[in-house]
Amino acid sequence: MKLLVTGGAGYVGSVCAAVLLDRGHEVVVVDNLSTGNRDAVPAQATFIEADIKDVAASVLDDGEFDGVLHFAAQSLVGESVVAPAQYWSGNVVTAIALLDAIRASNTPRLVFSSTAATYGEPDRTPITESMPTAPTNPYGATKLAIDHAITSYANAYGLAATSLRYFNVAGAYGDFGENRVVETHLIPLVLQTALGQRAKISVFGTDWPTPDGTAVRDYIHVLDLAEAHILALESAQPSTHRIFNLGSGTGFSVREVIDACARVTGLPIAVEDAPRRAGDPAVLIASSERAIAELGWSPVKTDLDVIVGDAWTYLQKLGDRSHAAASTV
Ligand SMILES: NC(=O)c1ccc[n+]([C@@H]2O[C@H](COP(=O)([O-])OP(=O)(O)OC[C@H]3O[C@@H](n4cnc5c(N)ncnc54)[C@H](O)[C@@H]3O)[C@@H](O)[C@H]2O)c1
Ligand SMILES: O=c1ccn([C@@H]2O[C@H](COP(=O)(O)OP(=O)(O)O[C@H]3O[C@H](CO)[C@H](O)[C@H](O)[C@H]3O)[C@@H](O)[C@H]2O)c(=O)[nH]1
Repeated sequence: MKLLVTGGAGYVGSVCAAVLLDRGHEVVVVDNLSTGNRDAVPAQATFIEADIKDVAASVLDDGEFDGVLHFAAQSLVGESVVAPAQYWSGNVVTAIALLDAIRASNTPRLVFSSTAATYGEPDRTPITESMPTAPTNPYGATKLAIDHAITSYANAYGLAATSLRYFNVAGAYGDFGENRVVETHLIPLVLQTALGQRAKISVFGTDWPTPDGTAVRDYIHVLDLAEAHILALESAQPSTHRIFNLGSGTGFSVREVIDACARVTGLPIAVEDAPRRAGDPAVLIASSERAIAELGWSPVKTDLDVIVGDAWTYLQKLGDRSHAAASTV
């Protein structure tokens, strides 16, 4: 297939672009490098440095694409609470421009990066797709709004669409992994602390209603996630919008993640307790039963030590190319 990958200079988009190329697909990446890195784009991909909102119509019109994978977004929960305008414009206005370009060019398939944050604070876990959506932060609200728009575009205009609601993505694939200029995600931050690139890791909240008082998340390996994108593309049906949760099905607390990082690296990690981060829910654990049943998805890298181990191997290989800049969010 000929595929447009938006956000392919970012973490998940670059891994998915690399896996798609490995499977023989043709990939065009559009990325404005707002959080991504030029050198993360796989060498065999065509790269266009631009805001997807500005170029979606011309790129799709020229290309006879078989599908779009839309990863490009602003995606930091804490930042979305203090700068929501940036999220409504950057995520929703951009996605509508892309949907209109997809419609105008009759591009048949779309896979969209949705998120666990669309569910907000669930009253039980694991979270299934039929549970209520009630985001606790603007980031999740913008992603939910885009999911609604996709449903109506699929129903009215024939699009074969899939929203994949990722839980917490982690791990790496060869030369592709997490290397953000401003890093806020737990696993890379803890590993950078082990490497001595940061003085300590802050635990955001020790009074959550969880067994050890720290927040619980479901970590999914980025390679298992890439497989789900390929399955979604291959099985897409016109005029249908499918929604799938994707996680490993097990929750790990912040302290358990730090322990796994200490185990995998064999290095001491300085930890400090800190207040809760605005917009965070206490526990997010996925039920991926629908993806397993309907997509035939079968995650293999579900062990936390394997996920952390792959991230650790990648970070060590990065060496001087690592952007271990101070986190500000
Ligand atoms: N990482 C996670 O744990 C996680 C979990 C759930 C959902 N998601 C979603 O997956 C997607 C990818 O996340 P990520 O962690 O790889 O983020 P990332 O920040 O590493 O990558 C996003 C990429 O999109 C680019 N971009 C942003 N706005 C753009 C625009 N308007 N035009 C062109 N390029 C633009 C950025 O430069 C960056 O390269 C996002 O949509 C995110 O919301 C991520
Ligand atoms: O320095 C840190 C960083 C994070 N955390 C905690 O670790 C957990 C995971 O935090 P991340 O920032 O790694 O990930 P989030 O759960 O906030 O969000 C991620 O997963 C969400 C879905 O679950 C969204 O989709 C979002 O895009 C993606 O960043 C949270 O409880 C957070 O408070 C800390 O304690 N210290």
